[in-house]
Amino acid sequence: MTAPRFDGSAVPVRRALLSVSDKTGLIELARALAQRGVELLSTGGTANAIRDAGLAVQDVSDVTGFPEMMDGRVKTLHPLVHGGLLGRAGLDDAVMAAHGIGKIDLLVLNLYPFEAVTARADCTLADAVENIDIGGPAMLRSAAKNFARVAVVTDPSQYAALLAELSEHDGALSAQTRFAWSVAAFNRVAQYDAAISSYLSAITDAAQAVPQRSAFPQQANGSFIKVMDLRYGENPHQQAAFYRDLSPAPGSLATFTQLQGKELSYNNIADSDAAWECVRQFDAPACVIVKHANPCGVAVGSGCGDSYEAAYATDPTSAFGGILAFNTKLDGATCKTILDRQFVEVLIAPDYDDAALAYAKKKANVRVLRIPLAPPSPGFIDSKRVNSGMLLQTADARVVTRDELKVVTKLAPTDAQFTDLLFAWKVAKFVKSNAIVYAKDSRTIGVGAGQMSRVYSARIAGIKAVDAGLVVPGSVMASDAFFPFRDGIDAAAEAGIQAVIQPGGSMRDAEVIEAANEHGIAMVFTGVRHFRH
Ligand SMILES: NC(=O)c1ncn([C@@H]2O[C@H](COP(=O)(O)O)[C@@H](O)[C@H]2O)c1NC=O
Repeated sequence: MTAPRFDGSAVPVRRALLSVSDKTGLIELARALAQRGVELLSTGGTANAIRDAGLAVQDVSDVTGFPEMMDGRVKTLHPLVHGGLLGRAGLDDAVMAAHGIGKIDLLVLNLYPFEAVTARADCTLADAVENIDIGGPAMLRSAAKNFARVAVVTDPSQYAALLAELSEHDGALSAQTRFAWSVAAFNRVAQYDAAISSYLSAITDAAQAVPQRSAFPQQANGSFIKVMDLRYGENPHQQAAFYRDLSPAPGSLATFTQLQGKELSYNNIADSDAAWECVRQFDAPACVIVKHANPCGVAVGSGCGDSYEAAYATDPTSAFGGILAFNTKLDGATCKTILDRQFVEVLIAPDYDDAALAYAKKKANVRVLRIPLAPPSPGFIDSKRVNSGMLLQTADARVVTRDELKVVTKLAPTDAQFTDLLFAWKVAKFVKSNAIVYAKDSRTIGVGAGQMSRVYSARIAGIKAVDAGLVVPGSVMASDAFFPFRDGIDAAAEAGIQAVIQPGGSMRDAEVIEAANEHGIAMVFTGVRHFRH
């Protein structure tokens, strides 16, 4: 970042106001400032902590002549504080002198922990309200507005940089740093206000001590942090950037570390998310290969090597240039097999052994991401933009268990078929609708994705399996939604499918069940649909 176009010179720090809820690193900072000869000014609890450490500090209440009152609701809301932060160098010197306002050059402040307090399940409305910081944001705004003279830090993670910069500039802070921290302070205030607005506007019953809240507040506020600019969007004529949530969920794609490779593209990130979310739903070692947001091969095995082989064999043509995701550490032998065999856009795994990383270096362009595994977080809200609008929904976290399956045909699936049906069902959830998945021995045999008619998806799954040289007879089939007609079952029977899993619920279920019985196919209903658009 280049320096802003004002005077642009470094400003010496002679007087600092410290007012922090999170007292991490406070004493070390206060001591270092004091050693530089900076005069310290502070609010109640912060001043006590500094004084207890044997350092000299002046209370804000001594400066303002007002005690802190109303349980801290009013501490710093005073012209002698805000004037000290807002007064402009040169322009306001006379008025400051006339009113006895001393300049404050540095504000160190972090806010009442509203977000942490309201994240607790037992947080009462009263607790939430008392944790709405008023004086803190006001001071942050005053200091941040006056970045031409004043510096502001909002988080203990900035203290090291603050002290380093003071050392570097002989006790002063550069214009560039003051501007960057001013932006950070306004961003923090925006995040904080968004959190308050979202919390309060989600309340559906404020009469209860712990208020009832909807997942969908009257106003949806979100703060997203830019991770990177992208070379382009879905197509080269579109501009794009990738943002992450303020606090990304553990185990989510947004927590990735890129270990090597070319810059990630827009499509890489979208496809990586699909591959990673699909693979991390399996407990056993699994591999998912994604192309254009759809899995083109998925398998569960005894390790990453055999799961990759089986996933790849589903559709080697589509696997070319795919995104490969594993839910186990990737070993050197598997990494070598993959990279010697096929062009890969992105490799994703929770970890890599040294041999895998060493081998990947030979293909320097391949993007290698590490994402620490964590169980999917409950309550995740999925969003999708439409022109000038946004759709929100709770994430499709539904997992169907064997006990829930209802056998609707004369023939019941065998144990092995049940295992394959549940595997295919898990995969179908990540295939764009209309989704048809053929599977056998915990690996996909054919995937039909994104067709406007279900029977065509079924046909495509069969065609692909045959093209890949796989044997469909004896496989099972998953359909993400019910069959509106018997033709989907007829197509499956023609391909040799022996068991089917689908939600059920069609007007013509009886006709569809009759078709399965005619063909000697076992069929189970989940009662759950997994559309993915
Ligand atoms: N009301 C005020 O005038 C006021 N001024 C500063 N605060 C906050 O008080 C906290 C520090 O309090 P203490 O130093 O007493 O631990 C900081 O988080 C700061 O943002 C205030 N508290 C709440 O609004």
